[in-house]
Amino acid sequence: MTAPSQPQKSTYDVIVIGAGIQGSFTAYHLAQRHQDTLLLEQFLVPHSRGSSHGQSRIIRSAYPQEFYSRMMPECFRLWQQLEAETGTTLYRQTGLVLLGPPGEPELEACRRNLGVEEVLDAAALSRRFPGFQMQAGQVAVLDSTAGVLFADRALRAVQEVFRRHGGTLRDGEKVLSIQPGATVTVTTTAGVYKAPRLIITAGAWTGAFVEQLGLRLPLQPLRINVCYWREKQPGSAGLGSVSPCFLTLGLSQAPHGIYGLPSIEYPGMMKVCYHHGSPTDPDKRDQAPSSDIALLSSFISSYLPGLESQPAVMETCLYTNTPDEDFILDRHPKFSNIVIGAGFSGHGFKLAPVVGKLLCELSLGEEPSYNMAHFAISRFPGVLGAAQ
Ligand SMILES: Cc1cc2nc3c(=O)[nH]c(=O)nc-3n(C[C@H](O)[C@H](O)[C@H](O)COP(=O)(O)OP(=O)(O)OC[C@H]3O[C@@H](n4cnc5c(N)ncnc54)[C@H](O)[C@@H]3O)c2cc1C
Ligand SMILES: O=C(O)[C@@H]1CCCCN1
Repeated sequence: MTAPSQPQKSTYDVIVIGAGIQGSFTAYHLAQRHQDTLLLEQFLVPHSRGSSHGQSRIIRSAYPQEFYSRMMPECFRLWQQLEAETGTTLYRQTGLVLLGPPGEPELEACRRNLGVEEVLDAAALSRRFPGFQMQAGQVAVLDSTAGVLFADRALRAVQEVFRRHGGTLRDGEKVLSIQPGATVTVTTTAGVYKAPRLIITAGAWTGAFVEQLGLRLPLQPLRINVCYWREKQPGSAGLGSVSPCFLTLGLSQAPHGIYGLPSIEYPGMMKVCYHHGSPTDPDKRDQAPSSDIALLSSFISSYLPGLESQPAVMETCLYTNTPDEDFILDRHPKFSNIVIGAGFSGHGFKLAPVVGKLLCELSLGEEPSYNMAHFAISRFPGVLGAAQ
């Protein structure tokens, strides 16, 4: 049955472009603060074409950079609040093992920021994580606060609360152009909208998208192979659904780090991936060469010998990397009512509750709750090079 047609509303307090976890959390904070908010998404939701899909993401307090570690207590609190608001479980505490050579600078910095004294040797680690074989000359540090966020479920929950607070999510509606000004005009495949404030959280599409606003941001989309590895003998590898996550730091054979999560998506399979991928165009991702399976296979054979040495299932996901792998959270240098959140460099999911809060504060012209120097566009020279 077709509902009687109503004239489509076209004016809002704020428009947010991109309904991944960052745009959705930004819209959530705006709606909770009584801003009439329109969240626009090019694909029908839910979808698996950006960076926020799939069932699992690591959440951890351990960061080498203190400015991320400082945000984590508030992130944990806000994730818990979202669980309470929606009556869903979004987090499973498993702990995270950080692994590397003794004295490795990032490992040491994580240990300092965690306030953990103890490093685990091979014997201590195998009691905690029986399926994992640390190699000679390595140590491990345990972040016991860490665990897994149920990603798809989390995205749905944020969008549900956004709508409950009166927010509008229009999906299947791609933004084609932006006309800056005191009132910003946004033209999509289905309509024209106006608002005094705009926030762009377009994931891997952001770099190309903001060129129309005279900005050339150093954002590199990467195609990531998400690999699932099957146990050789069911139940034998000590890799149940509550075994810890892990992340390597400073291993010469895997300079960007290898990470793993317990069996969640596929029973009897562990997710183990390389924290890097092939440069790609998000609309042509399957043309990018598939890399790093050999590197992962060799790692699995040594460190996780209970797993088969070829992935049983492979999916894809996108990173959007900045040169320093820190986020971009800032106002457009020329149009201060346009805010950009991008470059989450493969580690933004856990931080989305605070990222959303910061983008909301920037957009409303408030003093941000955290020091924003690390996220400023001005750290990259020459970004105002394009048109305009
Ligand atoms: C394999 C993998 C593993 C990861 N592991 C972790 C982890 O363990 N822990 C962690 O914290 N983080 C992790 N991350 C990173 C995290 O998932 C991302 O940082 C986060 O999902 C980025 O969200 P986003 O909203 O910026 O991007 P997206 O989810 O891609 O959202 C952007 C949205 O904008 C939409 N869009 C783009 N252009 C337009 C347009 N013109 N009009 C309308 N809509 C548009 C897109 O369709 C998309 O839905 C991982 C990422 C990947 C890929
Ligand atoms: O953000 C994280 O915690 C993980 C670390 C490993 C790579 C993927 N992202």
